[in-house]
Amino acid sequence: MLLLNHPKTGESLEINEFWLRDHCRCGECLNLETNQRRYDLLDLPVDVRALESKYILEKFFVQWSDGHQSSYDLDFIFDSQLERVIRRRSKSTSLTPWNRSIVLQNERHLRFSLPQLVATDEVVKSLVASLVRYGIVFIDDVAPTPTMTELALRCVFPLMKTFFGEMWTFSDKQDHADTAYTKLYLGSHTDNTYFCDAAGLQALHCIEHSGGTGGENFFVDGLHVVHELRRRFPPAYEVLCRVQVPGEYIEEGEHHCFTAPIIRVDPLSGDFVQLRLNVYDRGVFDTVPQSEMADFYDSLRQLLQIVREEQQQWSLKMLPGSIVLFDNWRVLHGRQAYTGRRTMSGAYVQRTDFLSKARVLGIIE
Ligand SMILES: C[N+](C)(C)CCCC[C@H](N)C(=O)O
Ligand SMILES: O=C(O)CCC(=O)C(=O)O
Repeated sequence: MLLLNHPKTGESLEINEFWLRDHCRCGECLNLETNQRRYDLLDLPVDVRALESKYILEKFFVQWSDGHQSSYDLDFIFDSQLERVIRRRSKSTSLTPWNRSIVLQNERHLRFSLPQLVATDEVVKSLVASLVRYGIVFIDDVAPTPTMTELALRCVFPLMKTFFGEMWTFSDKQDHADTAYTKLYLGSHTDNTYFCDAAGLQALHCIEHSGGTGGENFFVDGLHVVHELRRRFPPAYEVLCRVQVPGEYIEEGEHHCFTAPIIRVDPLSGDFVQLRLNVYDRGVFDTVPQSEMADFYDSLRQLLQIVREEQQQWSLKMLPGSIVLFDNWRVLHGRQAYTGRRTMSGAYVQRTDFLSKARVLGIIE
């Protein structure tokens, strides 16, 4: 281990010498164009040691036992340590958990129009920032067609292709073996619990609803609900962060399964990462012994009861011309049963593409 003392802050740090050698930022070790390391880890001697080291202002210079010379920004070294990473991660993405009254107070921050979106990158950045903070935004003034829906979405994100399609349009026509392709009620849920990687975002645009009633959508902030569960029922929170729940989707030519906890938290910070909640698309629940079933179902019921609380639900009738775009890892969505002819168009966005865009725009780390 190598003891570092930051000349400016006075902070000290014990560093593993192999880690430090492996994080040399020079052009010989790191392809500065691709940000990839140029060497195989096995090329570095396991017993590499710092023979000499010195500070010059904010730089730290090392002469290594394998003959290599490195110079480091001291802030790079200190900022790359676990406790600082955790501290930054908890602070950096300032999220606003919401219930109905909170989201209605902030609705002005959630609405964007397609002409604005097309006109300036600043509006795109604001939309992505609101999507990170609140988990839901609207793009208004979009002609109610799949083509214009796609154009609007592609102004911000690439689309995720699944067996439903890249852009999809659905009604009560049974194009897929799923309740979404009916007129029936759908309780609050997140999509794709049966995919290894659930869509990061989901967009829905009601391009037509005629000759009938119902079909209102409702949205619930899973981040707020999970915080409430942890506050009100800590044992249930622990169970739902631990117990693996199988998701499953079966139709002709498709059979998707994925098993994971309903609540996923960051292993370092414990912060909320994802809510995988879909009581419909569940496979056979076979991941705990029968002796633990009662605890699990009690915990799941406690979560669902909070989800179903009136004050959590933001209910609105999606009208032609307005796209809702929400975080499918956080915000639950549902639909009232309906009559008449109702056609929805929309798309998914991969989680990694959502986060990459937010990172490139400097909204998250
Ligand atoms: C959105 N779209 C209509 C294409 C598909 C709906 C898939 C619904 C599925 N039960 C799930 O929750 O993932
Ligand atoms: O029809 C709707 O408005 C939503 C359908 C739905 O929940 C889904 O496709 O996951």
